Amino acid sequence: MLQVAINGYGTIGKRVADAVREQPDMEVLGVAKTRPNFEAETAIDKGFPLYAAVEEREHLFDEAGLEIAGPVEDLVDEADVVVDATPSGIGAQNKELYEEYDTPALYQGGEDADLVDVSFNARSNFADAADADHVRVVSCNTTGLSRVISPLREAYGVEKVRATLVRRGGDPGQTDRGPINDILPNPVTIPSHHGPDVETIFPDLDIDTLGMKVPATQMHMHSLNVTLEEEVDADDVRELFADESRLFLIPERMNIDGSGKLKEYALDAGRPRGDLWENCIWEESISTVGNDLYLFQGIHQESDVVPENVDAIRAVTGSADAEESIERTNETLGIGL
Ligand SMILES: NC(=O)C1=CN([C@@H]2O[C@H](COP(=O)(O)OP(=O)(O)OC[C@H]3O[C@@H](n4cnc5c(N)ncnc54)[C@H](OP(=O)(O)O)[C@@H]3O)[C@@H](O)[C@H]2O)C=CC1
Ligand SMILES: O=C(OP(=O)(O)O)[C@H](O)COP(=O)(O)O
Repeated sequence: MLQVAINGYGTIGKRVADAVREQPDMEVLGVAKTRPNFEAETAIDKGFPLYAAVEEREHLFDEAGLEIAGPVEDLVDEADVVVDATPSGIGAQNKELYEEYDTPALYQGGEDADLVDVSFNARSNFADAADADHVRVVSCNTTGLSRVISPLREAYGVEKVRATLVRRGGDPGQTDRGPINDILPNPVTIPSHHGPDVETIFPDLDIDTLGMKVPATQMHMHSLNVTLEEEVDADDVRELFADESRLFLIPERMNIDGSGKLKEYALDAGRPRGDLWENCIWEESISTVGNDLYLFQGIHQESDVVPENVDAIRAVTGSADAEESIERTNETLGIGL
């Protein structure tokens, strides 16, 4: 049974903890936080041992009546793998800790690619993470782009990718985020970080990305144009994508016209927290003109990297190959709408 530590129990960390708990070959050894709040209380209610991420603040937990299992160092020492889900930049500061205890570590997309040995997407380069000590599960948007690019490259070859990313301003709980009433080119310079980030998965890919931020919290939206190496019928692309477990083709009959209804559908379907682990591609948007493929996809920023973290745990520990791991993760979480 793989003992998994989760350092950083926020939007991503708490979802990864729940997903790890569902796995037959993994156990949540504990989760670490810097301060008591509703998430700390929920962690304890769920039975996750809670560790203090910052020694000087341990007394805050005592004062709030929350039992602490020990310092984060103990957690890291005892774990087979640590999933670092702290805010961008903190993962880099924590690297030394993981090296000190010789515990393999997974980082999230907010960290720089050069922090790690391998940037990871389960569908694209699972095997590259075998035995790596430091692996980065790429960001939600990069995950979403990689999942689409992989099958297209294998089936037809890809000459060029152009993607425009309309990004949610903040997550639902991020009351300090904006914009409130605006549309921002973000970054205003081109490319956005997503293109170079996708190239950490596919080093030889030609890709340009443009980013914007809008006053929404539910999901990101990608407008994608892929120039393929051959002329392809849109129906063939639909069939290709239908075989991909982490691509959900939204059928026209469902009358889902945007991310609001998508989230509503996920809640109706009984998904935990209304999470959408799959890329949500509007089936009708899949169109081809000559060698050019076009589509729209919704990416649920809070959850699409969660199954990728679970797979990355198996990849670094060598406990399953890509196919086995993806299948087990999908089955235990209920992926495949
Ligand atoms: N949210 C998203 O849409 C996505 C985020 N990511 C990436 O995932 C990573 C985490 O992001 P996200 O979950 O959104 O961030 P959150 O801010 O929601 O969660 C991070 C948590 O880490 C805790 N924390 C802060 N400092 C430390 C520390 N030194 N040690 C341990 N815990 C600490 C904070 O809680 P507290 O201080 O209360 O302990 C905070 O709740 C980032 O790299 C981000 O870029 C990737 C894909 C999507
Ligand atoms: O990794 C994400 O987006 P990104 O791929 O646009 O950086 C997450 O949605 C986090 O974005 P944030 O940096 O706006 O919190």
